[in-house]
Amino acid sequence: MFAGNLTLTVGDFRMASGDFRFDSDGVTALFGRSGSGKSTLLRAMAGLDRHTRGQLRFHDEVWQDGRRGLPAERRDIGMVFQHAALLAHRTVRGNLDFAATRAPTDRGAAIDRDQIIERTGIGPLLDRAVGNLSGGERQRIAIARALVGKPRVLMMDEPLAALDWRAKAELLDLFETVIRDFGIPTVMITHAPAEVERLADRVVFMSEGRVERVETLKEALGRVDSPLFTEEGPVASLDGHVEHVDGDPHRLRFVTTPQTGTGQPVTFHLGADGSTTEHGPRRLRVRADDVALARKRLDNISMQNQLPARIERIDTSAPGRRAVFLTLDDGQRLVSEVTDRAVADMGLDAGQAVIALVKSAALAR
Ligand SMILES: Nc1ncnc2c1ncn2[C@@H]1O[C@H](COP(=O)(O)OP(=O)(O)OP(=O)(O)O)[C@@H](O)[C@H]1O
Repeated sequence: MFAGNLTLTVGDFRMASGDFRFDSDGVTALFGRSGSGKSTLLRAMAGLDRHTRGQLRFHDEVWQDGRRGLPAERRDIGMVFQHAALLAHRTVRGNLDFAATRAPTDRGAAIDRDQIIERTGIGPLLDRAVGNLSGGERQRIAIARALVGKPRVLMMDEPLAALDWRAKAELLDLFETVIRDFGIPTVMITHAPAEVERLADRVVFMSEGRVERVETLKEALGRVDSPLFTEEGPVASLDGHVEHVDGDPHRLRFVTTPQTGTGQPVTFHLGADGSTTEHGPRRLRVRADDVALARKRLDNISMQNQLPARIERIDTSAPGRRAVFLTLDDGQRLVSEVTDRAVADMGLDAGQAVIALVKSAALAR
């Protein structure tokens, strides 16, 4: 649990968070426009700026009380920034060694170093000099280095922002598994809704230097005016796991994890063209644009996924457009965006049973 109320002035900018409180387990995304104060809040929480004032507690520990801040090194935070500042005169291994010497001996996550190297995929890089590594490789090392330091919390400031799309997709997959498997509470700044939807358990929305609201991901994806929807429109995120169909490496299916006591898993057929090829727990994001609706099952159409659903509610998402929030059998939510006209022509209404039609390729994005 993080709870506090912090202020920090840098240049002309004043961050005054107001009271905030959020669970620290899993992944917390700090989300907001450029200049809304996300980095300033993170620096204040990490104890990286001595001008920080106010209150901050991490569980029962006081990290900030007025002018007095617990020194950053006693907070046991693993920091990852947009550009990894690696020690240039050392190899990758040397960078990890250095981080290990600074790890607290009595606290923090006891993660096996070999396991960190294996999970971050940096084994082949260990003897390389850090000078000529790619951006993606550098970020893998930055994560590994942060973990070797036995952090109690990981704090990441736009760790994917500087990468090309392929490295971004790979690292997003890596974060998803590494953060979950090692179970380290993570606070991550991003302004990419897709990263929030794939990784976050909750979202701290920042605006004009203050914490505007804190929502679970489910709440943040459940309102049509969500700031997460400004770029691509409404999106749903579904928890489940990926399997190959009968061992066929080119055909995948995603089986959801029921979120309610009575729910039944829901199976999606995945296109084989996406980045998602590994088995295991996954979160998929499904854009409302990629979900069509029918009142009953259809034959002879190319869309592979026809999922029984119930209409939870229908909201206006944009002029002439409606977001239809759906509940699947597993209790999780999907959202479809359709025109006003479609709602009227099909007679759609809350409580109705419908079939959600989802393109297979759509699931891999
Ligand atoms: N050291 C500094 N000196 C002067 N102004 C600063 C300093 N650091 C940040 N600022 C200003 O404070 C404001 C908030 O910056 P901050 O980096 O916290 O925002 P952000 O939400 O993280 O933005 P972005 O997404 O662009 O990184 C910005 O207007 C920025 O220019």
